Amino acid sequence: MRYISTRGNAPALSFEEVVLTGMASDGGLYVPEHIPEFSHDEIAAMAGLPYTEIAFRVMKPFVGGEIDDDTFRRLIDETYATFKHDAVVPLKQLSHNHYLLELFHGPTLAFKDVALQLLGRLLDHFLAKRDQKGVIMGATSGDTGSAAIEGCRHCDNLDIFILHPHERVSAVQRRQMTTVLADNVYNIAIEGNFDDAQAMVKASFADQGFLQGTQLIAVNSINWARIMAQIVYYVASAVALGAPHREVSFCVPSANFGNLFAGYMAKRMGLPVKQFVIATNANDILHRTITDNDFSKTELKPTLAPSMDIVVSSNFERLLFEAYGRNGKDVADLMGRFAQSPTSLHEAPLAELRKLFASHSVGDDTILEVIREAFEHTGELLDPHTATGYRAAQRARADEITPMITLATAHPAKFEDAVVKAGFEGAPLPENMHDLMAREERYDVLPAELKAVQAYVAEHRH
Ligand SMILES: Cc1ncc(COP(=O)(O)O)c(C=O)c1O
Ligand SMILES: N[C@@H](CCOP(=O)(O)O)C(=O)O
Repeated sequence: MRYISTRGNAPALSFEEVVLTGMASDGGLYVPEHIPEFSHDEIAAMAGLPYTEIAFRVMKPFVGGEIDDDTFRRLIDETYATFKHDAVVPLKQLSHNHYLLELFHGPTLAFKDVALQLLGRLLDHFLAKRDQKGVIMGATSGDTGSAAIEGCRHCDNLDIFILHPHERVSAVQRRQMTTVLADNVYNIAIEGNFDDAQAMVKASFADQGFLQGTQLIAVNSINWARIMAQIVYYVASAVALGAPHREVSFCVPSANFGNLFAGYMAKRMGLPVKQFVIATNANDILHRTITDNDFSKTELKPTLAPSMDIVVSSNFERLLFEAYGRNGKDVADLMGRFAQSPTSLHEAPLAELRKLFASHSVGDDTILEVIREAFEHTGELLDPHTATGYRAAQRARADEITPMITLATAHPAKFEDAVVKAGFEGAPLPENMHDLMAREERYDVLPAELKAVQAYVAEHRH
């Protein structure tokens, strides 16, 4: 399998190369040159299989023989052995034809673990094989950071630098990152927002001189391996509800769009998905684009669902590449106009997207209302991100006949602020984190200036 850039002007890469990088040199994101497809029978044969076996079958075409089957199976088994639930991503029925896919049973309690615990092992595998060192730079609005640190902290060949927006992540999220005192882990609190942090990470891929030849690696969903691993739970949950013999729909709390783009890939690979509902918080660029064709940046607003406080949604570019018929030049033009916002999509690709995607934006007051309402009706205490999904599924689903699967993207214990504001006492952290709030923290605060961040990375890496 080869990987090409969404902007059509960068060298094609192998799987190994794409895992060990981030942005393409033309500013685009890597996608597979061909999307593998499963037959009806191949999907049917996945029903009832353990999650790890589905993971192997779904991801193997993307790896394209670059890791031998036994090794790849071992990496998958080790990854999902870190999850606390035997089903890895259990599916719960909430009401008639509405299901919750719990993606937060991994070590850091958010859906990011599904891909990042595997990515850490893939990086370790490839870097050890090459006897090479790498530097990770990642931006986080709260969840990617801890999952990446957990996935990579044991890798001898990696230094990991995570940028989070200062005082804009929850206390639990911050401490999950800053209390890891390993020698190769660095947390940087940026005096800015997530978009500032993400922009600096992306800019560092374009200009890697500050690393003097050491490989720079992404752990954000700009890294293709993140998307690849997330495709699996769409397939696993859909077959559990009867696919390919019946269609399912998904509602996905969205921001950087890596989660939902993985679902879109599952559909392109043959999964019968009737509809995707995009749920956003008040940072609603994805909703505005789908409903009003307003693909324009606005000021980033802090919300009760802080992990979704993102305006520049990286992976939407991957969807645009598909909607624009894989025409890299059109995507490069569009993203150039987006950088100068305001802009809009061409009518034909937008019409294509609207056949499959609906959207709904959920403000803070509604998030609190939903947390209370969902608990009353279903007994489930939702985290504020999942709450956006719950409401969007109710408001924007195409019909009541097709099973709707709302993705539960984080555990409520990570967001005590919202849970308490909604009228609950809070949600207990798991036993292994009982002393999290008392552990020693280590992080540095830096201005949102690229040169300052790059100098910090250059100085601290081993
Ligand atoms: C808890 C949670 N929910 C939803 C999202 C949105 O996911 P995505 O960025 O893949 O759209 C994120 C992170 O972005 C998150 O951490
Ligand atoms: N919500 C994320 C933001 C980064 O998104 P990613 O999926 O591109 O890593 C977070 O919690 O950090």
